Amino acid sequence: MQVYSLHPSQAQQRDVRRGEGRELMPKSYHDQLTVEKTPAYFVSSEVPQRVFDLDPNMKLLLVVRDPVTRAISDYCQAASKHPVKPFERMAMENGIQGQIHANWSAIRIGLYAQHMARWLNVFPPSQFYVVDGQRLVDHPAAELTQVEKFLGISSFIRDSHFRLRSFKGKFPCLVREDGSVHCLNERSKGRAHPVVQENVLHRLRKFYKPHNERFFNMRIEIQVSTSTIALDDMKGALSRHHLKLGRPSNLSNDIEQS
Ligand SMILES: Nc1ncnc2c1ncn2[C@@H]1O[C@H](COP(=O)(O)OS(=O)(=O)O)[C@@H](OP(=O)(O)O)[C@H]1O
Repeated sequence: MQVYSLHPSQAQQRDVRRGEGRELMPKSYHDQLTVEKTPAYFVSSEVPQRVFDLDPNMKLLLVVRDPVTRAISDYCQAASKHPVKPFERMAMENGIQGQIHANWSAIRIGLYAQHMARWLNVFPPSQFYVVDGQRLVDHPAAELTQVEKFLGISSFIRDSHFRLRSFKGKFPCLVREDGSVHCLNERSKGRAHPVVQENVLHRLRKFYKPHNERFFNMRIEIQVSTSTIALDDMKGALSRHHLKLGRPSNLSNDIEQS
């Protein structure tokens, strides 16, 4: 959102909350795009149909990262607001030997395939673009060039719009037209993650593996349908992927190989 505030094609953006409709969206000219960001929409069962009813031609962007890291990030956000038990105790029912606490929202949200399936029941795959969150951090301009193509807007974002690793030594900051540098919120982004016990990480990776594989296949369908990748290239990437890794093990690897 911050990056696209620079883009000449996009002047209107709004973080619209649940239940609000077209009349509450900001007005835009015919050559502008209106961008709305509500992460919670992805996992809300009634939202895909509601968005479709608002505009069946809506283009939808989804930013994903490794669901294990995502869960830890979510936990850090909760921990910044109120006291919480250690991550390991939240993630596992009845102690570390127990079952994964799949209903804990931090874990449930990372079941991307499950949520995506609901959206694909309503919207065709060609209306989605899945942004690789890690690539967005490592190569923001390259990733956003793909987003520009998907949105059908001019290619504007360049490497020079970013100062890499200048926020907490890990994340890019935005270089505005006047040369000023804008980083995301110091207090709510890039929090230090706790060191999580290796056996719990291992259990979580195993838990997500079939879901990641399912999501990976959905992603192929989406990318082929939006022509962001040719079918032959994707087949090539997949066979290299299987040769190297056996089968996809986690989302980061999946994305890296795709
Ligand atoms: N440029 C830049 N600067 C800072 N942070 C960045 C950036 N790009 C991606 N990230 C990652 O965004 C993660 C936080 O996203 P949120 O879940 O808070 O996003 S949202 O506002 O709720 O949509 C945040 O997760 P944590 O590292 O766990 O804080 C970052 O990994």
